Order: sequence, then C-alpha cells, then structure tokens
Amino acid sequence: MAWSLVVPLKPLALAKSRLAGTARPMPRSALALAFALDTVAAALSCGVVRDVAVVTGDERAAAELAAIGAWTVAEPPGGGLNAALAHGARAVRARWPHSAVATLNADLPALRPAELGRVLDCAAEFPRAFLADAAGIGTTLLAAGPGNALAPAFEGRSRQRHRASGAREIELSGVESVRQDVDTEADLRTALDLGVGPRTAALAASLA
Ligand SMILES: Nc1nc2c(ncn2[C@@H]2O[C@H](COP(=O)(O)OP(=O)(O)OP(=O)(O)O)[C@@H](O)[C@H]2O)c(=O)[nH]1
Ligand SMILES: C=C(OP(=O)(O)O)C(=O)O
Repeated sequence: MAWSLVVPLKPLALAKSRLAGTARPMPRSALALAFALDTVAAALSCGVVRDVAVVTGDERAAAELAAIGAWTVAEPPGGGLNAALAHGARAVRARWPHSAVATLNADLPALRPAELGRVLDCAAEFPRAFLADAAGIGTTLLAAGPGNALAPAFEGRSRQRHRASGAREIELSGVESVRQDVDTEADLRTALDLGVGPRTAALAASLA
C-alpha cells in the first residue's frame, strides 16, 4: 500500500519548549528544524511512502522542507495540533481521494526508513492503527486506511486515547527509531545513541 504522510510542525520559535531551561542553553529553533528535516528526509526514503505533506505556519520551515521534497499545507487558523492534522489529512484526500494516510511527528531525528516501512505495513492490516512513543504515553504515528477518517486525538496521554478510539495499537519490536520522539535533553541523548540523521548530527556535534 502507498502512504501519504502528514507531518505537523509548530512555528520554530515556539517549538521544543521542553528543551528550554536545561543546564546549557539549546538552540531550540535550529534543533526543531534539524529534527523535522531529518524526519521528513527519512520518511521520503521509505519505499511505501508516496508523499509527505507538512502542515505548518512557519514560512522558513515550509521552504526548507519543500526543498527536500515535501509538499506543504498552510496551518488552519486557531486550531492546535489535532486540527492541523485533520486539515492535513483532508488536503491529502483532496489530492488522493483513496489514499492511506498516516501522521508522523516531526521530532523523530533517528527515524530509519526500513523501520517506518515495517510500521506502515503493519498499519495497512487495520482500518486505523497507531504506534506509541518511546515513553509509552504519547503517539508518534496514527494511520488510517483508504476510506477511513483519521480522527486524531494527540496531546498528553494520546496512547490511551487512540486505543480507546478503536485504533489498533501496533506492537512491533525493533521499531525504536519510529517511537523515539525528542522532547527533552535525555530524549536527545537517546536519539543520538540510536543514530540521527545528518542535520541533527551536525548540529549536535557543534553543541558538544
Ligand atoms: N502544525 C502544527 N503542529 C503542531 C502543533 N502543536 C504541535 N505540533 C507538532 O506536533 C508534534 C508534537 O508536538 P509537541 O511535542 O506537542 O510540541 P513540540 O514543539 O515538539 O515540543 P514542546 O514545545 O516541548 O511541547 C511536533 O511535530 C510539533 O511540531 C500545532 O499547533 N500545529
Ligand atoms: C503530542 C504528543 O506528543 P509529545 O509527547 O511530543 O507531546 C502526543 O504524543 O500526543
């Protein structure tokens, strides 16, 4: 099955607020952009991904992500993350009416295309499916097969919410790179240990 991915991205100046207040000042905007570029580049290299739509109100991020092959959808007014994702899914279905669609967080800098492919192949067996994040509380990917509404319920304890919504939890092992979102400095260290994409690696090296 060919997938369209919807990747949400906050304005860079507001993103990654949990990387603030650490012992050393972190360039949060630059990190958020590096994570998004590495996430989207890896997703575009996955054999079952047809295209990646990034929903963002950030012009610089939109331009840089378009330059590596994503298409961009303007942020809908006043909605927050779930509204942005639902809007992105509608834009995908306007372009590809019978498409399978999956959301993918923009903060997965260790993402490996083969692991994403395994998760999407598993998701293809269910009307809706999701993958819990590494912490076991949130969600990094929510998928809806052709003809099924995405019905995103992200933010906070979204693993539980997605399970309660009837989406099937994907319980594959060996897909850590798809689960490892980076919210904190400890998450960043774990992602660096897994192996991150080139933009995050270069930025992390310059901070070391
Ligand atoms: N387009 C869009 N993306 C969002 C919005 N809120 C969060 N995101 C994205 O959703 C994903 C998960 O976001 P969060 O973990 O809540 O936010 P974050 O900026 O990554 O980190 P914090 O500021 O520390 O919460 C990331 O890809 C964010 O960029 C929103 O209102 N609009
Ligand atoms: C918004 C979510 O992610 P995070 O853990 O990055 O806040 C979520 O998992 O629903």
